[in-house]
Amino acid sequence: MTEPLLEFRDVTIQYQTNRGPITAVSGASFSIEQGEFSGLVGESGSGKSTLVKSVIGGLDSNGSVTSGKILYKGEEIQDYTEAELNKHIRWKEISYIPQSSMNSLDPLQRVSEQALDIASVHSDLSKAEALERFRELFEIVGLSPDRIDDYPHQFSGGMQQRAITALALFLDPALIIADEPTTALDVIMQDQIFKYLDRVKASTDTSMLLITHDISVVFESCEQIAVLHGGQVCESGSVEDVYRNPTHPYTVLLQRAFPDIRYPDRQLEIIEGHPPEQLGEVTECSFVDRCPWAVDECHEHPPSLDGVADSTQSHQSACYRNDEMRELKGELVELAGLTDGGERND
Ligand SMILES: Nc1ncnc2c1ncn2[C@@H]1O[C@H](COP(=O)(O)OP(=O)(O)OP(=O)(O)O)[C@@H](O)[C@H]1O
Repeated sequence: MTEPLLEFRDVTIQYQTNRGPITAVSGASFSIEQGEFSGLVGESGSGKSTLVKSVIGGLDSNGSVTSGKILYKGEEIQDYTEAELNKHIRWKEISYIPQSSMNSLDPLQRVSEQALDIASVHSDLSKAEALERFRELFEIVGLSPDRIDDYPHQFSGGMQQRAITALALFLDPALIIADEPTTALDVIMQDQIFKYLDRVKASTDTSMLLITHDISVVFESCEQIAVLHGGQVCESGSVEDVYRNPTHPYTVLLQRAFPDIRYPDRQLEIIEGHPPEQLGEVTECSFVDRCPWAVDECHEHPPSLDGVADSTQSHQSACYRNDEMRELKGELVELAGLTDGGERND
């Protein structure tokens, strides 16, 4: 087996505050393979941004990786300095599209000038080569190559998002991390983004890590998924496995909180409560207070990620009741009038 492109191995990240340390990510493990699109899903406050910022050195100054390893192409990078990240990782290897990416273009510069700035600092491309490449990338993200000399304000929100993606692809990075790329956009624009992401996938061998609170976005556009709750990875695996057989209680409920093309009439579930803010060391399952199936054991120690029975090897879930989940889910399935396989009973 080839080594993963990016791997989080038992990573814990804390923020120091005057109330004590907040554990934003706790013992998180998952990996991203070369050429794959992966999705990291979780509600607000679950630690998604913290986890991805730890890769590119963007953590707030009171935050740090307190244990575990982050491996990029097999190399430990969790302790890289700013200078090392700039030299070895940013733009060339990993580019990051932040949550408020619409504001990340310089309003006073033509987008082509912004591309040339990146090229002059991080590559050996001549001006003509850089502009040619930028035109090609505009084409890939579905913008007219004639528009590379426009100013950001001449683009709509969705077009700016595409221009930023073209910049992120510019130096041919191995991985793009896109933080909530569709959140601020209407459904038509979201649909266009999925279409151009498909085109990026078909035209490049770049891997993508998509951060989102919307599990259906990941089911639609990724191959792998990791679900985060209260800083813990609850479930991970191929999208196919997790879509067909969600096994952690949070994933089961999260999937039912979003529309699903298979069950157009299904009533959407509401998951009561919020992910907890974890002050100090994490001593229990982060989902225990919201889980309909919690038992005493869930309070005693956070469960580890284990393989899901009758699934492929990569499918893992962190729940003490993994083995009973089929029967437990049956209660919900019956209520929704579905068979266990997901087809309708009637
Ligand atoms: N600088 C900070 N100092 C203290 N706590 C922080 C800091 N930044 C984030 N946190 C806390 O860490 C936890 C995880 O936050 P994070 O922003 O990573 O979650 P998220 O899933 O990305 O949420 P969102 O989708 O709202 O961005 C939360 O409890 C948050 O309050």
